[in-house]
Amino acid sequence: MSESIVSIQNLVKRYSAFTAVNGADLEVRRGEVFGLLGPNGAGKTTTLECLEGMRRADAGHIRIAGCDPFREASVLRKKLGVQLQSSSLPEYILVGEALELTEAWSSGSAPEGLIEEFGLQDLMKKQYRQLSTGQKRRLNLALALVKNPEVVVLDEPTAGLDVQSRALLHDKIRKIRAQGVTVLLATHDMAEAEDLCDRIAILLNGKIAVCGTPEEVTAAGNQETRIRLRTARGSLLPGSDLSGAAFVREKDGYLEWKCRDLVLTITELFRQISDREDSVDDLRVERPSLEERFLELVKGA
Ligand SMILES: Nc1ncnc2c1ncn2[C@@H]1O[C@H](COP(=O)(O)OP(=O)(O)OP(=O)(O)O)[C@@H](O)[C@H]1O
Repeated sequence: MSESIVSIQNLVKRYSAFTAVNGADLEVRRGEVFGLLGPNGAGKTTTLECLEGMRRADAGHIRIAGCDPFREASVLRKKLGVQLQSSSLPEYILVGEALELTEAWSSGSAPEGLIEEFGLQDLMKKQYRQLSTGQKRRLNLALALVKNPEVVVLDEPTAGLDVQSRALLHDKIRKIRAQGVTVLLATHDMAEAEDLCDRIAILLNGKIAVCGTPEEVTAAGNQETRIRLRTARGSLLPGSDLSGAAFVREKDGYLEWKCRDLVLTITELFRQISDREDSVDDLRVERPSLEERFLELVKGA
């Protein structure tokens, strides 16, 4: 198992009398894409802002890339790339100027090919306000990478993007990971978390409710796998009992069951079909989704 590059222990952050983060614990491993999920107001942005050194925690212990984000802010600045939820770039700044300014702040020059990689070469003379949402996101991600960071923190990097721009940004994030950079992102997009993230954590009411790979988090829920099956001769009857599976319905020529042990149920189904000298015409299996698990957790919180 690789070492932790981000470690949060018992983080507490209050806004006056309101406790936004209430004892969160989190470990992010070097080189992974880690997703922080949670309903609106769960405390994701606050947690990321404490990590970035933008807010001072009221209690708890944070280490990121070997630094205390508040006490060693200047050291951390060289190791951390940040894309905020709402970009704070001035409306009239040119793309080229934004890159130059970021280079100056980071006392270095952008990695070779960064501008081309993010398709910014034709936008250099455009004002920030003239960019589309997708172009703004690409620029902001590129700016976060100017200083060759060890860790990149992205707050909802693909919110509001169309499918193509989202896929493009996912591709960029995968490339960042392939270069050994750790990516920590907050997202509301369950498909993004499933496709892109090596591990995820779900934050509920200021605490981490679950953490693991998307598969582990999903599998730990109470949701069942759905099986839909059509046979050539229709020899199975609606309502047919199967060990460990509950019959759900008949629809469009398919019989549907819910089960927990997929292998057991499929084996039993195939045995019954073979006994009836019938054959499988079509079989569809729907595993529980992360979204279902998320909703289950939010409901129970
Ligand atoms: N500057 C602030 N002053 C007072 N309360 C705040 C401040 N920032 C956030 N909060 C409150 O803290 C809680 C957590 O907010 P935060 O933005 O961290 O949640 P989030 O999980 O990122 O939400 P979202 O998904 O909507 O972006 C919310 O109830 C919010 O209203």
